[in-house]
Amino acid sequence: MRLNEEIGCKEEEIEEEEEEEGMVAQKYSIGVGGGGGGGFPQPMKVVVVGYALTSKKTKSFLQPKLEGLARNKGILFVAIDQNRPLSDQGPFDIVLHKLTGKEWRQILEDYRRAHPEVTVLDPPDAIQHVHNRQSMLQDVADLNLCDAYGTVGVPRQLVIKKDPSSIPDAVNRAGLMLPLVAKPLVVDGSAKSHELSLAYDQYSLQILEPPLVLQEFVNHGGVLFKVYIVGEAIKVVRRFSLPDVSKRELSTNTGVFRFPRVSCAAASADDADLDPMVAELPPRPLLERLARELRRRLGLRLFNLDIIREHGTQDRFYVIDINYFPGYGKMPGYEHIFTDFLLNLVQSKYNKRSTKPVEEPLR
Ligand SMILES: O=P(O)(O)O[C@@H]1[C@@H](OP(=O)(O)O)[C@H](OP(=O)(O)O)[C@H](O)[C@H](OP(=O)(O)O)[C@H]1OP(=O)(O)O
Ligand SMILES: Nc1ncnc2c1ncn2[C@@H]1O[C@H](COP(=O)(O)OP(=O)(O)O)[C@@H](O)[C@H]1O
Ligand SMILES: [Mg+2]
Ligand SMILES: [Mg+2]
Repeated sequence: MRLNEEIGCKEEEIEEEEEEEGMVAQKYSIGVGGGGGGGFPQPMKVVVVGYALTSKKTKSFLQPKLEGLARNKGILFVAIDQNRPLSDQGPFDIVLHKLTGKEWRQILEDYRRAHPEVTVLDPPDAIQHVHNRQSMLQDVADLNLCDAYGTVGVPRQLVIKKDPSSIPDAVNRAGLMLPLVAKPLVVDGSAKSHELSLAYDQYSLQILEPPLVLQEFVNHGGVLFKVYIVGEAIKVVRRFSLPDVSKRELSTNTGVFRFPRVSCAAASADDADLDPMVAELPPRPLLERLARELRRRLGLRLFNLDIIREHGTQDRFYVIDINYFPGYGKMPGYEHIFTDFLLNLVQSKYNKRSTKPVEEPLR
């Protein structure tokens, strides 16, 4: 007993010293190193994750607690230098990225083709699909999810490509109910692409600049659910959202109210004293099914969903937004979830490779 305690203590000391010298990665890495082993731990390969992120994203995502845990698990994050050819850097096991622009997409596509052994998270064309507020929700609409746990849909919406003077007519023809939320069609990471407007009448929408999505506003008790997805893992948090619009307000108000970056300013509602009907999280089995389907249909592994519950119902949900590689730094326990995810990725790729039948040479 005493001996164990002493050994335990020594090991901790050694670990601390090694961590300072940045050597721990060598020791704990996952089984991709090959060799017989015979039950003994072997020195194995470090998982190298190249990242190409904005400085804002690097700061919010690559926090010391993530880097430290990653190092202990044998994961090394390496910044990608955008001024040098990608193929000259690394070698990487995984490439994590969130940068915009056609040129960057092309670089990534070329790299994926030249390096099929590297997992690029996620494929550029799959990301493009959720950069448009019309196509991002199409898969949710197609899924038409309805089971014993509830229904998941999207609010009715209309796309206005040009001519703002056509809006009142288009809204009437589509039979959209007021109030309407107007959102820029394309999400490109800019502050402008998150500038939303709430319109109480369709005529005032003529002052807005297309291309736009006009979406029916759904009362949801002022709370939304952020559903973070990291591979197979799902984590849900509550956020404050836009308040309900009453019938009275709708009949007395006119015009357009602009909201610069609503969602960014929204505080966590996890510790708030909320009406239980509003606060209750969407049923886990429903979210699991939704996440599984969307992972497959969207071809993404890193994204989140903004989901609202129609106020007054228990089980009618709407997805209003999908974001690629969102602010995981705000997701509780993200460092454990993310590092496990990265290790699993490499391990399953390795397993696949090692179980692949050896091809017989042609005679
Ligand atoms: O910066 P954060 O932590 O607010 O993350 C933003 C996300 O916030 P969330 O995690 O959903 O609360 C945010 O989600 P919302 O669209 O605000 O719901 C976006 O994903 C945003 O990326 P982009 O500006 O659309 O490229 C994300 O911005 P980037 O960090 O990717 O620049
Ligand atoms: N259809 C809607 N009904 C009710 N509230 C909405 C609707 N669409 C957006 N909102 C509110 O506006 C916020 C921002 O909209 P969202 O589509 O998530 O855009 P962003 O990409 O800028 O986060 C949401 O977090 C929610 O508070
Ligand atoms: Mg949002
Ligand atoms: Mg968004």
